[in-house]
Amino acid sequence: MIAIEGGPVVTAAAMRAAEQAHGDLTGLMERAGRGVGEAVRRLAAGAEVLVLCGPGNNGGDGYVAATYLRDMGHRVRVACTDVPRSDLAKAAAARWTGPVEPLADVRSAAILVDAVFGTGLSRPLDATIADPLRRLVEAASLAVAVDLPSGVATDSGALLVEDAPGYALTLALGALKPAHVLQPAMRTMGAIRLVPLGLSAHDLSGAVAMIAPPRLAAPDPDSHKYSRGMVAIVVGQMAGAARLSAEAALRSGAGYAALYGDASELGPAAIVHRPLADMASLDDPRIGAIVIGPGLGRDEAARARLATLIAADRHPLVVDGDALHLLDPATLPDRDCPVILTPHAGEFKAVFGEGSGSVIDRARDAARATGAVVVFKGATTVIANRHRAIVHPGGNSWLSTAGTGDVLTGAIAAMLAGEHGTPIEAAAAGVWLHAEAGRRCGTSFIADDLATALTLTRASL
Ligand SMILES: NC(=O)C1=CN([C@@H]2O[C@H](COP(=O)(O)OP(=O)(O)OC[C@H]3O[C@@H](n4cnc5c(N)ncnc54)[C@H](O)[C@@H]3O)[C@@H](O)[C@H]2O)[C@@H](O)CC1
Ligand SMILES: [K+]
Repeated sequence: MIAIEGGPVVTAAAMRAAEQAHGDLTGLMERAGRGVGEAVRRLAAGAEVLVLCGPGNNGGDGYVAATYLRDMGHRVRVACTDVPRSDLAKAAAARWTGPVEPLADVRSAAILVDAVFGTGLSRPLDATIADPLRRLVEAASLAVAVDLPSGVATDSGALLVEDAPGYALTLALGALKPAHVLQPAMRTMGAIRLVPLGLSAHDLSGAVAMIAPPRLAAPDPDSHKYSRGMVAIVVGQMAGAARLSAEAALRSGAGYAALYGDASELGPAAIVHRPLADMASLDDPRIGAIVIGPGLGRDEAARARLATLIAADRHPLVVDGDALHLLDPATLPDRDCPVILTPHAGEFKAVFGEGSGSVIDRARDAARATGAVVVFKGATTVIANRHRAIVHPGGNSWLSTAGTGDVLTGAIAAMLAGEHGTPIEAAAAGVWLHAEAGRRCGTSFIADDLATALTLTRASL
């Protein structure tokens, strides 16, 4: 059984390879179609089902599901966009002995099952398919997509159809694909459930996985403030941003957070204020992670500070915000101490250019080029190192408010300084804490609330 949390996210090609390694393709289609049939039967509660079948194996799954529903005594009709073209689909269609209606003028049904295209969709949908499909999905009271809504690109999550209709449920077959975790595809899918196919975890274990809640140990009985992790934050032009990072670090579990530079004494008294005469002030071996970027500014002094920290290579670094605009990525690959970069889309572009592929591909390319852990923030956040990536889809959209990125930086720095796993695990733990705090805050909260919520979020683990 493959769990969604922590489970693999598998490209179309890797999925095909796993299916080939399994060997029994007919058995896989049987399981897929039956799994869809069982789920639909439970939800349909006796209402009529219309299954739309395409020419490939996604359509094959549809014929198997329709046959199962009919055998269970359910009212079910089948329509097709094309004749079955793959051998598996032909065999599955041959077992469906009822009529097959042409798509163009088929009557809608309360329950619509879309088995037109899955991972084999290779080009934008023609209007002769897209228009009736949209009409039938919108007319249904419950629309279920088999593997993927027909019209989403499996590996990029792009939409290959205009005005893509919304489904209530998407049944991912065997494993999640990138489109299940990427926008804009994800917003058309409704709830996403996994239908296990019995593919081996080994064959599916690719390099990309869904995020899972971190396992964070409580402090040892003999721990002290430095052993829990000391986070140092370089203060620049906007001290409020640095203060948010410091508070978030403490509330995520760091034992000590110090602001280095000219910050007003406002904010929690637990935050320590230190002068930053020169960068030698940061030569403290007790520091577990240094944050540079939130509110830093982009002047030459800021640029010099960043360059000095990178060249010194004495502490793990979290580089965010303005510092990303000042960063020369060519200075990163030879460092010994870990570096975590936390760009949003604009900052990512400033450091790495446009890149190509999905946000997963772009984050992984950036991590490979720099050796850093790259936390590419967005509707889906991707955390990547040279070898693998972890995705966090669907954070609370109310997180789109000023200062929440500074909070994330602090949470990640706390995990890094507290040595909660490898750097990519620490970064993922920070992303998870931040998103969960956002979920708990509900609506129209401010970044200060988010930082505060980290205490109870950490307590929930
Ligand atoms: N291969 C296997 O062993 C299994 C595959 N499974 C199913 O198979 C699906 C993948 O099957 P396929 O690789 O056959 O791919 P699809 O069934 O997704 O589609 C491929 C077919 O659609 C055509 N096509 C692609 N884009 C089109 C467009 N825009 N307009 C018109 N025609 C278009 C192709 O020429 C091909 O005939 C998965 O999503 C899943 O549903 C499951 O049955 C599990 C087992
Ligand atoms: K489909």
